[in-house]
Amino acid sequence: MANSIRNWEADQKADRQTGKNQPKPDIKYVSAFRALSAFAKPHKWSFMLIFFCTLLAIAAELLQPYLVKVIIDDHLMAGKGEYSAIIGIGALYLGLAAMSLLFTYLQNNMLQYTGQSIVAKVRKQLFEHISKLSMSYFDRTSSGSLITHVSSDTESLNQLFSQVLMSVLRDGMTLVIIIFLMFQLDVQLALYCLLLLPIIAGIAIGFRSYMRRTYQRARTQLSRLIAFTAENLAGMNLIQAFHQEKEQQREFTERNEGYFRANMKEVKTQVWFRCSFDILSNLSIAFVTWLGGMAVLNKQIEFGVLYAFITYIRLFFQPLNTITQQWNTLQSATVAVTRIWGIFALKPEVENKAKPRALAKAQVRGDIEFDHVVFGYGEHAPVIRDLSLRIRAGERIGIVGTTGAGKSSLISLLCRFYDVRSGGVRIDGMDVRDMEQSQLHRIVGLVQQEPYLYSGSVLDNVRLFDTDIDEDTVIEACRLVGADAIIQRMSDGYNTRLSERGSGLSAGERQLISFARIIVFQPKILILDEATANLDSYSEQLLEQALAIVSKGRTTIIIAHRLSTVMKADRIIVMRKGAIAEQGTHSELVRRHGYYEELYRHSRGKVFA
Ligand SMILES: Nc1ncnc2c1ncn2[C@@H]1O[C@H](COP(=O)(O)OP(=O)(O)OP(=O)(O)O)[C@@H](O)[C@H]1O
Repeated sequence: MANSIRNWEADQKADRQTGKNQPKPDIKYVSAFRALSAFAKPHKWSFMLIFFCTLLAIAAELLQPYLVKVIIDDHLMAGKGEYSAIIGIGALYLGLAAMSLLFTYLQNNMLQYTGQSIVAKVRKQLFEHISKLSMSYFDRTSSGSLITHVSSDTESLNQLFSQVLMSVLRDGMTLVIIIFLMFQLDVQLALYCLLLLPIIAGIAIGFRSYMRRTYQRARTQLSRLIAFTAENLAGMNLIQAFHQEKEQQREFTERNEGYFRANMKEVKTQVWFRCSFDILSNLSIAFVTWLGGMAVLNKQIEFGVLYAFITYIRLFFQPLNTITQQWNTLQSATVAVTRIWGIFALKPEVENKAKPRALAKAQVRGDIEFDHVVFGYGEHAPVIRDLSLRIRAGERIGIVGTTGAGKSSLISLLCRFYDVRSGGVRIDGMDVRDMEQSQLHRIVGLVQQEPYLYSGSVLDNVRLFDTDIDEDTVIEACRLVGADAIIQRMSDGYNTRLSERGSGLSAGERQLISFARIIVFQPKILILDEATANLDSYSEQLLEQALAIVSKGRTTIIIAHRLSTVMKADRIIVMRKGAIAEQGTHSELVRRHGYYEELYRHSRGKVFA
């Protein structure tokens, strides 16, 4: 054993040096955006259409001041009294306004639809990917941060389409067309106006890094707040039981205020940025009015040209302001895209082989073998130390041992939630690493101490939303475990909707439902990990009877602290510090006067006294 552990430690050191097997949550922005573009590719025709709609909407909008210029210079100032021409141009103006409205509406709708479709697909695939990641990932990642990735990070992605892309398209094109029209009107005045661009760029760059910092600070504070809230809501019963509400409220207030302060700083920076833009915009209008006014007086340009220029310079600042404000959204979208693709880039540490071996459930006998197994969590010291154990098909095994002896860890290896560091776990002689995981999980059924119930009907909770399993099968299973009478008493029977995690039921009732679930799915190997710990002696008796029926012809492993639960097992495995200390039937072990007998004496003192 010492050798296997030493080898593993050497492998870990080598991996750390080469970077192999180390999680890499961050991938480069470029590859993240490239990955995102793969999601956008199927929508390329929609994007083309959006582009043309935007172009038409802007062109229609920007031609309006030009029409006014034509009326002023060619008709009013020229002293022509052609009412029909003026009415014609007025009608054209209205037509352009309607056209701009229509194409803006189409562009907006199409962009929102396309963006939302892409984000919905990303969110779906992200959830699917996360649900395939290994247990080791969930050990080191808080559920709060995963909720943030699936909800707010994908929302930031949505803003990338609905705000950033929309602004780049619309405002970018507006700026280009305005500059073009300005040069058409008067080259000299247009060149003077362009002098403003370096000043605008200077302000934008100056504010940019500060805005990015305030923005990121606010996002970090928000993530802290969300993670704290999610974790506390999940453990609210514990908080109340230990009267920790005040402590939690204090911590929440601290995080809440942190977010408030960071948010205010961000808002203030934005207000300053907007103010400096407004000042610059007004100064520019004054500058154009002064320069243009002189030119009109000197008869260098016509009055209509000045009017159009002033309108365009006013319009010029609007998109410029919007575009620069997108910087924050782009920043958060970039962080979100990188985080999302960081998760997509994570490979499950426990993976199916390229060509997993097929093992039909019907042919499985249920022989289990742990062969010199060494296992530990992450880089921690091993918790299973060179353990070997053979369980014959159909055998009923009890596993006992003190807290932390490694009982649940051993079971996690059989379910392949984790991979062994060395040695092997085999079912009917086939290594679990060679099997397809979904097939393995159909063969091995696990009932844990805290069964998980979903918000949904009792019926769906028993059959796990698999509508191929009919209601009669579910009712029969519930009858077998004694849950039927309880369910019948509920307001809607089998259609009663359970609240989140089955909080309307007692721990024992939840466990009975999870037992029925296991009967419905008929696994070849049945594992009960402290499954009866929460049940009263009557319910435990009911389950004992059910188990006697269910476990017939099945390999059954029962982990229990209460030795009375495993006393009737064919064989009892006594675990101590990750290894098997003793094994045998209850009477054999008691006669041996060893570790089991010591545990038994303790348990009699505690349980039966
Ligand atoms: N996800 C995990 N990450 C890191 N260490 C873990 C993890 N799960 C268990 N351990 C550690 O592994 C050791 C064995 O734990 P395990 O849950 O297998 O013991 P157990 O015998 O089932 O205990 P109990 O009877 O209390 O359920 C313990 O020291 C525990 O702290």
